Amino acid sequence: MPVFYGTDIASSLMLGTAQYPSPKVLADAFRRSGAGVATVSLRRESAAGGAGRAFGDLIRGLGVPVLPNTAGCHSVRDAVTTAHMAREVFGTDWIKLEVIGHPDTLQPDPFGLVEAARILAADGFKVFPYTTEDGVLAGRLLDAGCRVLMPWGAPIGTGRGLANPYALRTLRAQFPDVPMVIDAGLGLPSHAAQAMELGFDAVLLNTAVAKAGDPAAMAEAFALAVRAGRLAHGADPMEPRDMAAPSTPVLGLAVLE
Ligand SMILES: CC(=O)[C@@H](O)[C@H](O)COP(=O)(O)O
Repeated sequence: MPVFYGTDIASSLMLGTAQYPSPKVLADAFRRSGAGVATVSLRRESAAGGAGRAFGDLIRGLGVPVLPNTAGCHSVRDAVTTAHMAREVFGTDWIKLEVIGHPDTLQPDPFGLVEAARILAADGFKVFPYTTEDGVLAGRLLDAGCRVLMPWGAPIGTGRGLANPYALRTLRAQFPDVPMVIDAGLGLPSHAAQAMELGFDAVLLNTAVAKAGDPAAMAEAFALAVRAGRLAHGADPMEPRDMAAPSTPVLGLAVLE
């Protein structure tokens, strides 16, 4: 199971907490899937009035580590301020760092991300950066003090699965000892299984579960897929090949006359 900043995590499935039809459905999805981490947007938690407080209580009551995030932040300053507020509200120095670079693609801003990561790591935060599959950027984030990386599968909310498996495989091979979570863009359990088969440590998703017709059933389906992918990776899968190869032995065949 994954270990993030020295903390053992019970499951490789990490779930977001936004967009569910009701708080009960959210709690059911977590219970049924056994998800190991809950990520929560500080902006939602700090919503005015009792609703924000009740939501915070619900999240803390899930019984899993909380990973506050800076979703919706488009600048270094915004992300750093939000991280500081999250540390106070949730009493954790974990922060999923999002610095969004484009309003349509929700692509991470690589320059702002490294700058914010450096500031936050120097200030004692344990930073989980939402990044692309770029290996040079990954190196810069590690230099900045990140000890976990969260490369995207595809843009947030698209449900497209792994858009660039080749680059993700390369990134995994480049930093074999760094815990890595595929974050965002997963739409189906098979996408999560593929990520785990590639050797990633965990997946983080929100929309695919929250927007499913039956979120709790979909969360369980993702949990099963994550387990299958992890098992398959550990079982040393065969290499694909171009030429056909008979799977039935040709020696010792019975001769029928
Ligand atoms: C909840 C959260 O942190 C999102 O920003 C995350 O990246 C999930 O993305 P999907 O909704 O595409 O699963």
